[in-house]
Amino acid sequence: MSFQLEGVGLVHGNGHRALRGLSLSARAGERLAVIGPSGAGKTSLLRLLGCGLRPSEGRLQVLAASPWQLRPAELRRLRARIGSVHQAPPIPPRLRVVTAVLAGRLGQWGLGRALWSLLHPVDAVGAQQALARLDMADRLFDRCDRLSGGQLQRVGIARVLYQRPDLILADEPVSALDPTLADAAVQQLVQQSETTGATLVASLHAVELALRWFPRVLGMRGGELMFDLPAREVTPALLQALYAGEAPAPGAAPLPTAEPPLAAGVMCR
Ligand SMILES: Nc1ncnc2c1ncn2[C@@H]1O[C@H](COP(=O)(O)OP(=O)(O)OP(=O)(O)O)[C@@H](O)[C@H]1O
Repeated sequence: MSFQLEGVGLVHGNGHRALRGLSLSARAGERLAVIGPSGAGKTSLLRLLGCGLRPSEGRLQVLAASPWQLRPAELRRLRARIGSVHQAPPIPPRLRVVTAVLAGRLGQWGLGRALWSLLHPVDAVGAQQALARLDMADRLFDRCDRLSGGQLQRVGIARVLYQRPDLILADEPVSALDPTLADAAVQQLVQQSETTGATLVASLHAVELALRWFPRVLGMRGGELMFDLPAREVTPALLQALYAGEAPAPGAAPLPTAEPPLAAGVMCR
């Protein structure tokens, strides 16, 4: 089992409840897309799985561990097995691309090698190979603050490819990319999951990418799971209900119409 949640809820520090009653699990190597309107709780869920936030209630297991019962050193080791791709990668602006990619393995290296890699790239070839998969090999020694938002997103993806984690959590990883590049970048994440056996969980506003690349799709709304289904069973009616009352994101393709209305309750595989 890659992760398991039982009755998990999350209340943020300001008292806002972001998640309620989530129960789901994923086997190692599974690929799941998380879709749903803005504020549905997708990022909150990924942050829980990444052990960056502690559940307010319920039981959470990640990579066969209960993160919040671990000692600090064990928790650091667990986090080093998890790779996160952020919508806006938290990369210091003056950093060179090569260093940003190599940072993917900082948690796996000893302190000496990690510090040395910040000054002198210890594996520029490996970093370049990861960047090449995103058509970014020629930017290896550029400074990150000279990159566009989309190029920076691809550096963030290259970093997680280089890391080779057991669990990849991608939060809107291609939101700044054009449709062709977005498709190619998601394909690389999928390929990584297939070749390394990593579990892949990606939140996506682009529903068509979720349905094309992910065998399993979670629909979230208002902090709850509305459905957990194989992609082929996600109907236009389910999508209409999931996004009901939401203005489409700028440039987003309209949702398909037709189909009978949605039955109440969570729909699961
Ligand atoms: N750090 C925080 N403190 C307080 N409330 C938060 C925090 N982060 C998120 N929230 C709230 O929790 C709810 C879920 O937010 P979350 O970012 O998980 O949604 P999302 O589905 O990822 O949205 P989007 O698609 O817009 O990124 C929202 O109502 C949000 O305002």
